[in-house]
Amino acid sequence: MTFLTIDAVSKRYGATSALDEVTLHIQAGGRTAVVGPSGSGKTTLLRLLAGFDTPHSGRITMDGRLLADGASAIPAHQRDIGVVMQDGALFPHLSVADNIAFGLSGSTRHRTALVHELSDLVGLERFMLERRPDALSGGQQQRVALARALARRPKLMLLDEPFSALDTGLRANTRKAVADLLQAAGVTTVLVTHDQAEALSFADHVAVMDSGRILQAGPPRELYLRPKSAMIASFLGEALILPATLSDGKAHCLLGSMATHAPGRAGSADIMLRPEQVSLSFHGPGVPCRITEVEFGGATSIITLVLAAGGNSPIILRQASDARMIAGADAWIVTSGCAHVLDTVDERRSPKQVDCMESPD
Ligand SMILES: Nc1ncnc2c1ncn2[C@@H]1O[C@H](COP(=O)(O)OP(=O)(O)OP(=O)(O)O)[C@@H](O)[C@H]1O
Repeated sequence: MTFLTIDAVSKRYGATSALDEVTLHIQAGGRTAVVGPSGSGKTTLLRLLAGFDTPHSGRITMDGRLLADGASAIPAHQRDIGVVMQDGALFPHLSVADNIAFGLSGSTRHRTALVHELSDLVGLERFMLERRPDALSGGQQQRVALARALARRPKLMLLDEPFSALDTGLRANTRKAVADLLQAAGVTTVLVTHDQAEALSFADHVAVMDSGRILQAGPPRELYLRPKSAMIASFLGEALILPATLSDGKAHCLLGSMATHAPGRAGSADIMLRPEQVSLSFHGPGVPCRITEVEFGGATSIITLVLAAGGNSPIILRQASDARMIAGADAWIVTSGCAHVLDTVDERRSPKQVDCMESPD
């Protein structure tokens, strides 16, 4: 069931079109991640949902209630929406307990009981409740911000890069704890993040934005395996993108012929392989090549290869490190699975693709 409908919403700041006819349907109880490069409009979308700003045109409806119809909008405090921003935005002069209970009505006993329930829920130790926010770690502050937002029993939770201040280990733990918590509470959630791995693991629905538009939205696995364009492919992870000729349900490219899921297509197209579909063998069979460069990176290394057949650009792959990976060694490229045929030939190459791509020169 659709809980939140964003319908052709546009927002301009002067000459900048921050959102351009954005349409998105969010399911009740679902977790949606909005990803995209810096300046693509993610925070603007969240701000319009929260009611911190109004659209120039378009409608936002939540649970059958019209929140915004162009510039006519319900104020933020009447929306039943919880917001956790990047920095947590806690009140520095209040204790953790008072931060969580801020603005809540009811008796002191009732408020204390609620603060205890919520601090248990987000994994904050009781002794921390009397501290000021600056005496907590970044991860603990995020948990306070989340408890404060949950205290109002929001129908919708908006998270704007809430884990970005945390280091890698704490980030993964907090993300998992928050995802479990929101699921248990049945709160529909929208997460904005730069981090594609975070989006793919946190959400059950991912929307990729660029230049104020939603380029593609769908379940994480579908977006990862079936991106429409090279930009989306490389934004959601490493990708080997190659030019190919399509015929008879196969893609013919410099790594040989591979089956595709697009049997009806013919002619020239870009195809995409994910790194898990490409491996290096030191004894064949496969496509013969020579290693020209190895950049050791611990568990994985970045390998530059030229095909023995010659005539083609080098290929750069990330592979699990192996002592046999040395410049000058002969190897064979082995591919598996189907090649994914991209809808568009995208000229733009994201820097991310450098990890696993056909070299531009
Ligand atoms: N208050 C504002 N005044 C003028 N321009 C703005 C304002 N807020 C956002 N913009 C512009 O709108 C566009 C979208 O900005 P937004 O903050 O939504 O992007 P974002 O995807 O959240 O970026 P980031 O990932 O860097 O936070 C950008 O070009 C930005 O410069």
